[in-house]
Amino acid sequence: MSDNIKVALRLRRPLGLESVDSVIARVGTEEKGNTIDIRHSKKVEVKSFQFDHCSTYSEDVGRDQKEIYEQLAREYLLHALDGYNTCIFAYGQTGSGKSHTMSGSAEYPGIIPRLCQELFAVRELYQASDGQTSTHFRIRCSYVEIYKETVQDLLGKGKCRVREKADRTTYVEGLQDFEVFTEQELSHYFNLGNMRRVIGATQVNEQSSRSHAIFSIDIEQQETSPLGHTSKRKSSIKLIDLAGSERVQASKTTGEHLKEGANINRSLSALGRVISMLSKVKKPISIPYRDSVLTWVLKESLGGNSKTCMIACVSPCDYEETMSTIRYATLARNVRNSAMLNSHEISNGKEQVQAMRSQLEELQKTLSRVENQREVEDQMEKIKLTNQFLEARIDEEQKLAANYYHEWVEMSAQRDGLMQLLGGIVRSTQDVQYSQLRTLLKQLKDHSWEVGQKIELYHSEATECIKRSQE
Ligand SMILES: Nc1ncnc2c1ncn2[C@@H]1O[C@H](COP(=O)(O)OP(=O)(O)OP(=O)(O)O)[C@@H](O)[C@H]1O
Repeated sequence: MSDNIKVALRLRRPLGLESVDSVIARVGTEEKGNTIDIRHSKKVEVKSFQFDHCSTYSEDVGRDQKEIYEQLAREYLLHALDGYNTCIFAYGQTGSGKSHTMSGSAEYPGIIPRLCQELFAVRELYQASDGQTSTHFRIRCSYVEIYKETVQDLLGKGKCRVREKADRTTYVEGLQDFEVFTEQELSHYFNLGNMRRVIGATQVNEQSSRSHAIFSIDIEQQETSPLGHTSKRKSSIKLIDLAGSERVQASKTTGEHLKEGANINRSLSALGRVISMLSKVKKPISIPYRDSVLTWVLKESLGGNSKTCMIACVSPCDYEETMSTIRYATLARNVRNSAMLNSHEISNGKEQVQAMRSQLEELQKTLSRVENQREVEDQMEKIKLTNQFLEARIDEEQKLAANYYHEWVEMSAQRDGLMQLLGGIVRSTQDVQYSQLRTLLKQLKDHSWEVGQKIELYHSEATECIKRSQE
């Protein structure tokens, strides 16, 4: 898909010594669309410029930061999730608000931390929203700075070189990238790189970035449908905070700082030339990407396979610098890119369908085998039942025979019992008579004993009487 680089303009609020009276720029009202009006302090004339998006400042810094992400940057995260390479770069003079726009602060986070946060929020959403299709994400990040025409790996080991692939795209050789699984991990690498960036003080910015910083997030999404169809999307998001241009005369710099500034300006001029050539209706055959490391690294983002957005940051009180940035930004609006959907690894599902078909055939064969086996099993079941029936019959016969035997044993026992009873009856009759006799005998015996006693008593009384009579 061929479309132009989107150019947005962001007007910074007046800071420090900048007074409201010296403000030369004003972003147009909503009715006037996305325009910025520039007025020279010594001239009455007002120049008006239009961009794809213009944003100004309000009293609420937090809301301004949120709006620039939502109205401008979010779109590039969504394009990346669709499978397009995207790039957002902040351009402008030193102190114009590039780092504020891209990184921001802990209190007022900029585009990069917001994008990192939303990337993981969207990942959660993609993974949870659809029970049918599963999406597996692989997210990697890397961070480089270009300082004095040298690429430094901010997360790895020092200097790297830029190389060209066979397909004429460029890459940073030996660059270390890291897989991240959470927003915190991604933020950690971003913050780590920021701490290692070259920072210095300029006339207008105490915390000036003295290098161009490129934070890259590579996203790989693998979707699997319920039928096993898989598709892959790859994309890369480049988030760039360029070093600020500086007018040597105005900044009154010397020594190392002067060299730094000269390098920054040289690479920004090379960027300007590339943008200028790409913006021509009849593009020259050769674009001077190799003129600086910055343009060489950004080859794909400028006029190549990427959806790119340039945020031109302008200071509200510096006419010359603001006009220079606006000229740059106006040219960039004409640069056409040809972003392509990076889904070349999408498989059309043919292999899966073939595999499923042969799986189905296998299953059908197994099923018919099982059915044959089931017939045999049915027969076996019947035989088993007959066997069980016969076994039950044998059991019954055996129990019957055993019952007859018990009955016979019982009857025999009854017969013996009767015989004994008969014998017993005879014996018991005898016993009764015997005991009666014994009772009679005992009575007789007792009686005779009483009689004997009485006789003895009579005898002793008689003896006593005789004795007494004799005395
Ligand atoms: N829109 C804004 N609202 C409030 N403060 C801002 C805004 N833009 C920039 N600032 C403040 O202005 C100062 C300079 O901004 P910043 O560091 O972002 O500039 P820069 O363009 O990155 O500069 P350099 O190129 O020198 O690194 C910072 O203190 C920043 O917080």
